[in-house]
Amino acid sequence: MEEGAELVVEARAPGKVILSGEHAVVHGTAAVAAALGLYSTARIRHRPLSPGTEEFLVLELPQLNVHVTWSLKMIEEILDPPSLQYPNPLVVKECSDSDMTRLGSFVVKQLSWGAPKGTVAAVTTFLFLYTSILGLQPITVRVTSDLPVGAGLGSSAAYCVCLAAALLDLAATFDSPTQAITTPKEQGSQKLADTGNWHDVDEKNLELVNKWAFEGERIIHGRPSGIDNTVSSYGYVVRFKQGELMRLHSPMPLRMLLTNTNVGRNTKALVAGVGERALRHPAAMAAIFKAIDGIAEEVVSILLSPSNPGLDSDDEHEHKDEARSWQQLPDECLPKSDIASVVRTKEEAKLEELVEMNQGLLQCIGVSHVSIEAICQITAAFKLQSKLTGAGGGGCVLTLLPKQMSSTYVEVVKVDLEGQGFSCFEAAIGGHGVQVRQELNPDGGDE
Ligand SMILES: Nc1ncnc2c1ncn2[C@@H]1O[C@H](COP(=O)(O)OP(=O)(O)OP(=O)(O)O)[C@@H](O)[C@H]1O
Ligand SMILES: C[C@@](O)(CCO)CC(=O)[O-]
Ligand SMILES: [Mg+2]
Repeated sequence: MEEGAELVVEARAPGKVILSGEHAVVHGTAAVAAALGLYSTARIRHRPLSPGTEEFLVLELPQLNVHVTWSLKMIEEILDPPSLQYPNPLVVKECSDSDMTRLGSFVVKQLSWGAPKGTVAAVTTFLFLYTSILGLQPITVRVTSDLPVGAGLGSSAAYCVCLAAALLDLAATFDSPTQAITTPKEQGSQKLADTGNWHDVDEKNLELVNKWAFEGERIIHGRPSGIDNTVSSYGYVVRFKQGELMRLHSPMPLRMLLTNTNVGRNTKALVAGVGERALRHPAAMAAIFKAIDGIAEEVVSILLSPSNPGLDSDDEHEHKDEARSWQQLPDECLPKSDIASVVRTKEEAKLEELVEMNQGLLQCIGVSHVSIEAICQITAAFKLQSKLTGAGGGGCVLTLLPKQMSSTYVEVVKVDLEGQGFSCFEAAIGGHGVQVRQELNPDGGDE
């Protein structure tokens, strides 16, 4: 690397929706999840300083209001773990209980008094990944996200995946400038200001990113199944069971509306609560987990079913005309029953029924919430099925939308939901996983 030049590495990782199987998956059953077209991005700037100059680590997490600067000397003195001298990005290690306590108490002292637990966990996770993968290097790290934090869309996994990928990419570049974790021929000094230039991470390194991210998730979550970091790393639609990933190349396009209850919750507490209920009622809870497993496996077979018909072009035409004629009518003339009678394919109807059953079982295990139930009721009036997605307890709810349903109809449903104070959005489902890009600023890249 040229002297004085600044290297900028960025990695972005998607959030996710769980179609079926959350919570039960922690207890070993199957679940189905898809990547969401909303990303968390870690941006790392590294500029080697001249010898004798004091070096710093800067961490910026604007969504949590974290802006901290540490001198590397201070980190070395206070933390003093051997891994600081010998970081090994290729050997994934757990954050031991003693490391967790040591890092956690350092972080609590560094943050302003009374910082929320989520902030302590995010900074602790960062320090663990940074010291283990990179060791003491003077860098400035900033993580931003399109995802709502703590709302069931996998923000914690996307945070861990983008950090792990960016740190690994930088570590590989230090090791050998042509060995970054994307394919070497794709590397170059592209300008990050462009909207593009993102490169997929190659298969071998995806596994490494995913494993480090899982260790990060363990700090934030306590007992993650690994589904969230896996779908954020690999992207697309996946079936996940007991740590095993199966990529689903489904011919069935998934369409859904996401609604944020705007009720805050935390995955760690919800997962722990389900674990405690399972200890109190082992037989009943095992039966519920088994039922959820059956639902998830049926979702998989529907998604993979070759009989999944696409919309044929005549149907689409008819449907657009219908939508246009509705657009000319005032809202109060749109009877719910007309929206309810939108045609479903056989597969869509089955999926809807499974969503309804899954939500009922999630309520049984204690992770629903009045706000979630309210959304389910509002959408049921349009004969649309909804379920919580992610850890529940608040957060986001997904509503399946039949392919034949016009956007005008979707707007009508949104009006009812938003009228009750919820926030709705549609996002691309089943897109790519983690991606990386680099830029070298020869002039030092002052920002
Ligand atoms: N952009 C971010 N910046 C800093 N920390 C983040 C960011 N996104 C997530 N986190 C960390 O993840 C925590 C939220 O994780 P949590 O697992 O509770 O919710 P989630 O991942 O959004 O939902 P789910 O696990 O149900 O999909 C935050 O409190 C914080 O510690
Ligand atoms: C609730 C949970 O099943 C999904 C959270 O998105 C937890 C996990 O699988 O790690
Ligand atoms: Mg999470």
